[in-house]
Amino acid sequence: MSSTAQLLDGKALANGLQTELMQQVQVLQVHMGRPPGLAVLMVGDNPASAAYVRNKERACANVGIASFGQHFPATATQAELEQAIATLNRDDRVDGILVQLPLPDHLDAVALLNQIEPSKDADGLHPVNLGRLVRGEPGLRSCTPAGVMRLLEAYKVNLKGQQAVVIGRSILVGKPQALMLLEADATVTIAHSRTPDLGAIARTADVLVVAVGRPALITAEMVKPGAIVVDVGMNRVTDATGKARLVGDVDFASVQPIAKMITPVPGGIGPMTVAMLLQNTVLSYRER
Ligand SMILES: Nc1nc2c(c(=O)[nH]1)N[C@@H](CN(C=O)c1ccc(C(=O)N[C@@H](CCC(=O)O)C(=O)O)cc1)CN2
Repeated sequence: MSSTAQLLDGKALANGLQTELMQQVQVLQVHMGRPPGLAVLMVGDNPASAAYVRNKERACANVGIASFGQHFPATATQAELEQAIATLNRDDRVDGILVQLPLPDHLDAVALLNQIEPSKDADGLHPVNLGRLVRGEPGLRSCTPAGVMRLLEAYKVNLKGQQAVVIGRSILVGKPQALMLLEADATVTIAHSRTPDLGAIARTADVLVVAVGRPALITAEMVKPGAIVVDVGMNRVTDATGKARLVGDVDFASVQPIAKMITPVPGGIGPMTVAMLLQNTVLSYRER
């Protein structure tokens, strides 16, 4: 008998979360006298980043969050961006600030992230918020890994005692993801591009989270039958017919028949990232 994995529908869940946030914002702003505010700083004209920023601004508008976006030319200096962040840190209309990544090479992204006031750190990437995650304390959580956790929770995936493997070690996803899975009582292994025999490690996973940025990195023989597979990758490829399309890091066609659950790309973790960003902004707004 052949079976196929259940799809973890991030798009549907994210839409529902946006509706809930919109209702909360409608009530809260009566008391607060202003809507929540989010400032997205974008540098340069990377088309994918520009699309993600537009997507975030559209989502803010849907929920009733005011956008204070700023778009800088690719030649912007570190000092100009530091000045913009300092101004936003002081602006009482702004509850969340984020710097869209990646930045042009001449800019020091870490220094900019460090400068964001931790209570306005909508991306959860400031050392104070990452430190709170390490210590298991409440704080603003990084959006993509928080989105993964929220999606698994919605599908009632019990992580307690499960073997989780995270492939990828970025500050944006891999490292906070591993900590969040640990917080949920999973036994966590982190692997990455330099890990010998990635397949052998991936095959130990009951829950496999892949965040590397390489199309079809994970194929069926690297996945334990019955595993839950979360694909965080987002790669634009051109198919045999010359058409551009978005794919993850998992070879969906070969893995779906053997997994228990799997996220699609698009429609999986991407929309959850945006939903968590909105949630963080509303959380900062409540707390400020
Ligand atoms: N400061 C940040 N920079 C970046 C982050 C981040 O969380 N913070 N993550 C990514 C990009 N990103 C958000 O910024 C992001 C990427 C993709 C999606 C999304 O919804 N994708 C859709 C498909 C969209 C399409 O067709 O192109 C999907 O997966 O269904 C949301 C957010 C890097 N930079």
